[in-house]
Amino acid sequence: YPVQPAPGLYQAVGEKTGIRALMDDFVVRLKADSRIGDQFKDTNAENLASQLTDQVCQLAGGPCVYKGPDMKTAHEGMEITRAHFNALVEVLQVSMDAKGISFQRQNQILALLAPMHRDTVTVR
Ligand code: HEM
Repeated sequence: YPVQPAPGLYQAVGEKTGIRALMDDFVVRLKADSRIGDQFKDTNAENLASQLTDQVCQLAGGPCVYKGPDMKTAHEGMEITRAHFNALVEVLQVSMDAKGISFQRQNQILALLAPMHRDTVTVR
């Protein structure tokens, strides 16, 4: 990924422990979301939270290594639209608010994830 993390981002989001707490909250909210919850109904919450934690920890400049499939492979055949992607981002913002992450740091996290729309949005 070409995007460099903002200085201090990994520490500001509470390092791996804080990111894991964020992702546990996020996966619960994803499953409950009226727009995209169905797509996560059979998803193992522990596994998804763990994979997202490693991914965001790594992108944010932390000492983690994401070992899962690349984003294109992971979302192949899922019929994900831009609206689905936007809904997921909104759910993540709600989780980041709930965890007290500042607006500036939220935007820095989102900047790392935004380029993934290319590989996760499969319906255009
Ligand atoms: C920034 C955007 C996104 C990121 C960073 C992301 C990241 C991930 C990661 C890391 C996995 C786990 C891959 C694995 O271990 O096999 C995953 C799986 C998945 N993602 Fe995404 N994703 C994004 C967008 C979306 C969107 C927009 C949807 C649909 C609304 C979606 C639906 C799913 C589903 C259904 C799975 C499979 C979960 C399972 O194992 O059942 N993703 N995603």
